Formats: sequence, structure tokens, C-alpha cells
Amino acid sequence: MSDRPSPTAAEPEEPASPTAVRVLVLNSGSSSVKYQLLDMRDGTRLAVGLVERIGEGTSLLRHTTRTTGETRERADTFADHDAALKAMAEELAVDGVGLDSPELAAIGHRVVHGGRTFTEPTVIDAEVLAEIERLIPVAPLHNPANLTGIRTAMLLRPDLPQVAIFDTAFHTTMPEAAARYAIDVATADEHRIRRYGFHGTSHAYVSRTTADLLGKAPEEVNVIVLHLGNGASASAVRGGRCVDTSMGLTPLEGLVMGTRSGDVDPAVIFHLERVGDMSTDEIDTLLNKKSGLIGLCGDNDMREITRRIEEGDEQARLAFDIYIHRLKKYIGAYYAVLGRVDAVAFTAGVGENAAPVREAAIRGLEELGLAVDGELNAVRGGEPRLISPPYARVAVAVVPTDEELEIATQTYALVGKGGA
Ligand SMILES: Nc1ncnc2c1ncn2[C@@H]1O[C@H](COP(=O)(O)OP(=O)(O)O)[C@@H](O)[C@H]1O
Ligand SMILES: CC(=O)OP(=O)(O)O
Ligand SMILES: [Mg+2]
Repeated sequence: MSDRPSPTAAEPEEPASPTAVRVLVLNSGSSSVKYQLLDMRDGTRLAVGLVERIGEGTSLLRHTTRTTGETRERADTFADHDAALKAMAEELAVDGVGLDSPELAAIGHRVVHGGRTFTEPTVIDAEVLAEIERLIPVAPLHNPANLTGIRTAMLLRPDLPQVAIFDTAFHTTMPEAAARYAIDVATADEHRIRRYGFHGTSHAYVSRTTADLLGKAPEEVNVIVLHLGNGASASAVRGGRCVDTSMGLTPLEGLVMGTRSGDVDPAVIFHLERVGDMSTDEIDTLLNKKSGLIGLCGDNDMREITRRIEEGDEQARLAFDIYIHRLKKYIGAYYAVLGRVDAVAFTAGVGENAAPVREAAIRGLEELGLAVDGELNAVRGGEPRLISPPYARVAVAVVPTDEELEIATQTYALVGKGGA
């Protein structure tokens, strides 16, 4: 698969000690860091936290010790990721689970773009860092932040294996017919232009959990996964392997998202350049940060949008309708790609919580064997559950994603006692 010598699956320099049973997971965004410390013997979350608004004046750290359920908040000026991660380390130390503990086996990092080079969890070394850096132009919002998190974590614990888990890895099984754009082959190859897909850790976890919910092995089922968070993507998973996904070269293609447009005619860009007198950077910002739900109605939070709709707000209604129309088109498209569908699974912030989105996306698809039961759809809860009526040919499910657990599991399998 690789177009370069692959540095994947390098062995850690030293095997983890038998007492090293914890994994720290870092998901570093441009101005935030989400973290979790897990005990891999049973998946217990020892601590869960978030640092927001890094480098924006007043930052906020929210740290929950899961064992006691206590949450501590700290407003401070964290100028950069270095300061934020040091504060995280202090909070962990207060709980007696500090970063200096010999029980820590590894730090697992979410890395958004791994190109075609990385198809597996990978122990990070200088060569891996350089490759993640080389991929910045195709994940400008995500890879720089991921790199900053990794570099800071390396300074905090230089002796520990740092493992990268790539959003793109699950999608590397896509056939060429789905992964290639219909543009000149030589140009595409020269610039590595193809569809990579993202949120793969979530699509992998949710498709497997959906099979479980149906009482089947992943190999036996075809699932359409709808990961609807702030970023949103759909995937078609046949027998546990991804065969198509809605995000492409970058996480801009596909569904309507919180601030991203998803699919547009590429000629919109030339038109804005020629007629709208906008620069490439301005158009990039427009499509990535000022479009999607926020561009359509001024809000990117689905809670606010459904509230406004209830008050009769037409602009919010139209934004919702555009969001649903696109979602429905992808459900239909992936139904056709898969031929036979066993389940449609909704996940992430919107998919797990917004019952009106699930109802509207499935409405009218009865001829495809899809239906949502109003009462089941209204149930709230953190467990995977079916929301389709018993007579429906295709299961519709709400399956909470757990990217952190999946990252920790893959990290531990590579470096911890779970390793080969
Ligand atoms: N109770 C809720 N009802 C409707 N939508 C919700 C609810 N909770 C969260 N959301 C939506 O989920 C989004 C965040 O999803 P999440 O998966 O956490 O995103 P990300 O990981 O991309 O930050 C919010 O912007 C909001 O639109
Ligand atoms: C790849 C991507 O869109 O990630 P997120 O949803 O975290 O922005
Ligand atoms: Mg997310």
C-alpha cells in the first residue's frame, strides 16, 4: 500500500514493564487538548480532561477524576500546548496518577492525517514526526496541533513510547474506484491527490460495536456509519472493512458540518477567485470555518438549531433541511455501494444526541427497509441501542463512539502487555 518505505509498527525500544498498565490518550486540537488516562486491565478511566482556548487569553482546564467522580476546573493563561500539558500533568499528580508513574506504559496520540504511509498504529520516532509534518498541507487544521501535542509529550516523558493512531488508517482498505478522483492521473499521483478519509478510529470502533449489538461478527455485517460531530463523515463498511467514506483529500469533503461546507462544485472556488476577488486563503477559511451550519444560520450547535426551529426560525429550519438532505443522499449512496445493508449507525455529538436529526435522515426510506421508532428514538443513554422498529429489515442504531478507548486499546496492543 505504501508509497514510501513504511515506518509502521516499529518495535518500542524497551518492552513495557509488567506493572505498566496505564495509557494516556491525547487528542490535541488547534486550541484545545482532550485527554484520558485509562487502566488497560479493565478499561477504567482514571482521569478525563479538557483544556480549551489555549493561547487565547483565559484558558480553561476541566479535569474529572473518574474514580471519585470529582471535577476540578482551573481558569489560567495557558500560552501554548506545553503549558496546557504541564497543567494536565499537575492535575494527574494531584490524583496520585502522575506522568512519572512507572505504571504508565505509553502515550497514544490521535493524528488526523497519515496519508497512505501509515496503515497501522505506529511508534513515533524522528522519521514518523517528519512524515506527519510533511502531511500538514492536507490537514492544515489538525496535523500541526497533533504534532505540537506529540512534541510536548515527548519532552514530558522522553523514555516512554509515544504512539500515533491515524484517522486515515481504517480507510486505507478503500478500493481504488472509491479512493481516486476522476482527474488526470499523472497530476493526481505527483501531488498524492486521492481520497483518504478521516474519523477512521471512530468508524472502526462504531462498525464493530454495531456488529456486536446485532449479535454478529464484524465480518458478517455491512454497516453505514454516520459520524456526526462538529466534523462529520459517513462510511460504508463491508464485513469490517471500509469500502467508501465521505471525506477526501482533506476533512472538507462530504457532509454538511458545523463550520465546513462539505461537497461543493469545485468551480465555486474559481468563481470566488475570479468574480469574488477572494484569495485562496480567504476561500479556504470560508469553506472550512465560515460555512456549514454556522455559515447557513449563524449557529453550529445542533441544540441551538433545533431550539430555534421550535421557535419558528426559518433560517435555522433551512440550515437543518440542507444538513439532512446531504445526509440522506449519502445514506442512499452507501446503500447502493454496499448492495445489502444490515445496519445504519448514528454516532458522535449530533448522532448520539439529536433525535430530530436521526428521525429526519431516515424518514422516507421505508422502501429501503429503513425506519425509526419514535419512542425508541427518544430514549437517551450512553449504551449502544436500536431505534428501529422490530419489523424493519435494516437495523438503525445509536452507537456512542469512544475514540479514546480505541486509541488506548490500539496503543497498548502495540507496546504494552497486549503486544506480540
Ligand atoms: N444534546 C445534544 N443535542 C443535540 N446536539 C448535540 C448535543 N450535544 C452535542 N451536540 C452536537 O454535537 C456537536 C459536538 O460533537 P462532538 O462529537 O463532540 O464534536 P467534536 O469531537 O468534533 O468536537 C456539537 O457542536 C453539537 O452540535
Ligand atoms: C478529521 C476531523 O474532521 O476531525 P474533527 O471532527 O475532530 O474536527
Ligand atoms: Mg470528535
